[in-house]
Amino acid sequence: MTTPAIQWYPGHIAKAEKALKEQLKLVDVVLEVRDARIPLATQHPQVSEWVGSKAKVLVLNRMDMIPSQVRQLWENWFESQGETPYFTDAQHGKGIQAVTQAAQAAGVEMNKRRRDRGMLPRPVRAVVIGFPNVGKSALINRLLNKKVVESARRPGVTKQLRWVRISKEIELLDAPGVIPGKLNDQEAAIKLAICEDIGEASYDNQRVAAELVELLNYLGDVHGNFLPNSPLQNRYGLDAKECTGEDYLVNLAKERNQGDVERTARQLLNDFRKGLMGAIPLEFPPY
Ligand SMILES: Nc1nc2c(ncn2[C@@H]2O[C@H](COP(=O)(O)OP(=O)(O)OP(=O)(O)O)[C@@H](O)[C@H]2O)c(=O)[nH]1
Repeated sequence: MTTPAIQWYPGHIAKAEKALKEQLKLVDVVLEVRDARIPLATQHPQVSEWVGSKAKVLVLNRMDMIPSQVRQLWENWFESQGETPYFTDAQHGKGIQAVTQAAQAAGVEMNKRRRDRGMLPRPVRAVVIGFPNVGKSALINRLLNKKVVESARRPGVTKQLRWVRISKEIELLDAPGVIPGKLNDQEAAIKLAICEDIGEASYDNQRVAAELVELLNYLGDVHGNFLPNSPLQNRYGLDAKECTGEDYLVNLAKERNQGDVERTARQLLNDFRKGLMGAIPLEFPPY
């Protein structure tokens, strides 16, 4: 049997899950952040169970990294599933106000229920949750309109707990809840690794980069009208068509890095993650 491309550390998963559940106990509304390039792979199957009957605001961040037509496809699809996605670019502060308003609306509902039970109104308490590195801290900073929460390219940088006021109506836990990785879905795990939304897991750059090449070929064939034309050819001057991901890496390594495939794999992944190949969604709504 071949080893899976992504391996998670079970200890870290148990710890992250426990911390997340503790945070969820404290709040009325959950802002669930996903990566707009992979809205399905950044959905954890147990989150709806953990969130329970609390209000949820679904945020698809990194909207700048997908074309606007694809955003529209997702909007339609989520609406058809009875959910409203809020698209944000937390790096540049786009789409933030709509998220605040949605959280505020959840607070209105909560206070109505409190009044019905003879209780005084209070600010709605919220937490931002999501997979590592999807942009939770960047979103919190934008919601607060200042830079107090550390935001970094490295996954797993956010630690302790504090409440902060976003407005008269909303209090936010300033430490985002990190959703632990999934154990059993390698296809989703590879997309998480490609987008670096993965945290405490180990993976092999060469395998992940090879998968990215094959995924780009596949997406070009099936959804070519939504993607930049031949992104690999454009970036590296080397065509990836008719070639396995591994062969492509080997050929590219020969041309650019004296045959160093590992270095080439890392460069390719970094270029994709920085958006240097263009706005490329890795998932499309299921039909
Ligand atoms: N292009 C783009 N980059 C973003 C966006 N939001 C966040 N980033 C970048 O993504 C990286 C990760 O963002 P963070 O806010 O640290 O992510 P996080 O989810 O808090 O990460 P952890 O603390 O590791 O769980 C940073 O380099 C951000 O600048 C966005 O909307 N668009």
